[in-house]
Amino acid sequence: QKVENSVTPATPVPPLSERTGTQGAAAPRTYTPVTDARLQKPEARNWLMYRGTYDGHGFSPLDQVNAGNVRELVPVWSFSTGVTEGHQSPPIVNDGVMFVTTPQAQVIALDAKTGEMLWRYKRQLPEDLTQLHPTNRGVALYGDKVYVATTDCYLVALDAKTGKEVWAKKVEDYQKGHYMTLAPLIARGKVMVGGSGGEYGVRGFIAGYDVNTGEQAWKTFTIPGPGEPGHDTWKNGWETGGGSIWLTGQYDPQLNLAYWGTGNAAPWMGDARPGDNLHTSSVLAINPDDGKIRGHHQYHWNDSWDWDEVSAPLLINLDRNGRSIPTLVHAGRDGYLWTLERRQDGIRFISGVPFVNQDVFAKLDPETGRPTYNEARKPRLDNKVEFCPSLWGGKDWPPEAYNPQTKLLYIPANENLCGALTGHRMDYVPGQLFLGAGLEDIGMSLKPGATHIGELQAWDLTTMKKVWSHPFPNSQLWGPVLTTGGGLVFMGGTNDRMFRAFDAKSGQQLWQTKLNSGVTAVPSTFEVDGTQYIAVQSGWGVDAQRMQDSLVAIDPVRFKSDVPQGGVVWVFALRQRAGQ
Ligand SMILES: O=C(O)c1cc(C(=O)O)c2c(n1)C(=O)C(=O)c1cc(C(=O)O)[nH]c1-2
Repeated sequence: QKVENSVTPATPVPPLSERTGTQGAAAPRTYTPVTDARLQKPEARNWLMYRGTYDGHGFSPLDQVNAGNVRELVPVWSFSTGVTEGHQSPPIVNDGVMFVTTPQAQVIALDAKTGEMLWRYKRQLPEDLTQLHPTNRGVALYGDKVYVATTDCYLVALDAKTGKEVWAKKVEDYQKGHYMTLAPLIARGKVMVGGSGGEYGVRGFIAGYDVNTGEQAWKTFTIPGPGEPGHDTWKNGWETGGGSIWLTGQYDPQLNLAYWGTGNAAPWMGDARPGDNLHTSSVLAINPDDGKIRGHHQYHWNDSWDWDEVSAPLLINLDRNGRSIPTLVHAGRDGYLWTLERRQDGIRFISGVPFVNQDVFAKLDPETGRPTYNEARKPRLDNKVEFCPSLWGGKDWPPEAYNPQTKLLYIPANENLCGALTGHRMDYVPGQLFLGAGLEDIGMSLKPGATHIGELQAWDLTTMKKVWSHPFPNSQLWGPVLTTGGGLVFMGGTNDRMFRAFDAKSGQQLWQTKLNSGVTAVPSTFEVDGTQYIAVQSGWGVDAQRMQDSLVAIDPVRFKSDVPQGGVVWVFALRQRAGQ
């Protein structure tokens, strides 16, 4: 049979303005409203927020897929987002309806069981918008609305059933270098967001909005202004001092406190802005009712390494000397695993131990946890200084997970990658990069004899010992972690496009599958009609790709990889349930 080569006539591409807005059938269907009670009492069948639950564990008790049968996991459906760049949002699922976001803050609603698209919201972004991290980390749900924080710095509420915009509120001015990448956090009738832009010299903030009307209820700067406690830790530069917020906070309903991690100080060189520089590279306890700061802990003072500490700490109750202590646990970009006590009256230091090679902290004050620096490792103006770990840290933003059954914390770490910085004095120009160094002033090197870079680590938080680890000899690791009641740990993040499952107790790799692109998105799990699904987006890009480029420059043979971009939602189930 003769097959004619055929060419489909090109359809004219409509101008951008005609392509934005909400598309899709918006099939009328039931939608279960999200209430405070539902957010506070974890529902195993659903994944209602960024890390699943307010404590940030990244844990689901679902156990249909378990260490005994995970080899039977197969794809059930997949959905191409049609978008490139780094996809990072978890599939957030409410009673069979899934919401994902893509770079440029598109929101896509899908039938979680079949993969049918319900609607897609595309925001028309300004043409002069330049973004260093054009990604988005997901939605928040409340009532019958879906909330997304956009790269042009709006907080948008959509109708969960139709995807129609209900309101859009300007949070900040993108032309001054503000942008948003995080998934909002909702508690006590407030939808809370923070802003990115540390590299542009913004003054970081968290803002709370009325969940119904979108009116701003409060705005709290991470850097205290004149007269506020902590302002005297700045001699100059507080208005442009960074401390941005770009990852979702965690919430403790008992204490009514939300815990947010803050970014590094700007510009990069500490000696350009003498003082501790509160509250950069810190954790803040914020009351969602009024936005007031009720406690803080600064992990490291006067940052000079670009070590944001934006990952919000996990809320874990730990047994210490026969007593259960409410703690905050944070695997820092500074390469230390921090444990703090969360209390009504503030945050108290408990312990800090390195989880990767770290040559900057000479010691920690046993009472306060304040590090003393090895001065030879602290970058300063007009000098090239080398230090470990690199500016991407022992762990960048991909979240760690805690399994209350194994009592282990799983950290997606990068070991053995060191960095160098040469800083320069720089004038602040609104909307322009304010790094205090040029891209040519950033160095990367491997520790001599490095056997691996990426390492999935499991830590026993009672003994503060690493109990197992899975090294990746030829790849960095940018894999957010999911752990389950089935005794499993799921993670992607490597430069071979794999998505993997490990035995949560032993660390043995039990399953892997190669996807269309690399995985840097947060995995989630949920149940519909008696079947447990594991879901994750692929879509390589942003800093995972930049780190890849740096590694290839160091050793093109060892770190060779060709990971194409392109976002796809992947949903897996056990083979025997996949056809149902
Ligand atoms: O200073 C900031 O405001 C800011 C924002 C972001 C972001 O919003 O994604 C990143 C960083 N810094 C950053 O330092 C960093 O390493 C980083 C990696 C990524 C990414 O998406 O892979 N974003 C960001």
